Amino acid sequence: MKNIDISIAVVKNTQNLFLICLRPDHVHQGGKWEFPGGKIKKNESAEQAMLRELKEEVAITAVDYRLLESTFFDYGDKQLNLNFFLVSQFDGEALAQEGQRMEWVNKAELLTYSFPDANAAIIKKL
Ligand SMILES: Nc1nc2c([nH]c(=O)n2[C@@H]2O[C@H](COP(=O)(O)OP(=O)(O)OP(=O)(O)O)[C@@H](O)[C@H]2O)c(=O)[nH]1
Ligand SMILES: [Mg+2]
Repeated sequence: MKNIDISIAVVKNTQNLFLICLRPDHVHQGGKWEFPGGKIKKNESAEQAMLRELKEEVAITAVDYRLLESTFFDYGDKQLNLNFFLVSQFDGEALAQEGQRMEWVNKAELLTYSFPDANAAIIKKL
């Protein structure tokens, strides 16, 4: 099976809070918390996908950001290439666009939420 390319935005606001959303039950890794993101489309760069997904899912525009890590993860049912970006400045107010639960949490709180296994390494480094 071909690996799926993913871009993910770890958004941190000026109060050092991170933006997380709850994945619906019926999707891959459903019921877990996530950073906004999704699949990279054909003819799109990892950066372009991150910018698009942020707008689509939480209605913000990343202004200042950098690639934190690109990593491979095998879930057994899916093999992913994940590109994690840290967004340190953005325009707009975050609003859940897909009816998903959304929260701003600090680093200590972040560690108490359940995330997909592919996120463990990156969360430790934040
Ligand atoms: N968005 C997001 N996806 C993650 C994270 N960690 C992680 O393993 N994933 C996995 O990466 C993939 C991202 O897919 P997604 O479901 O967000 O994709 P998408 O927004 O394009 O959704 P769609 O397929 O409904 O259009 C899923 O397989 C998901 O389980 C994360 O922190 N955020
Ligand atoms: Mg998504």
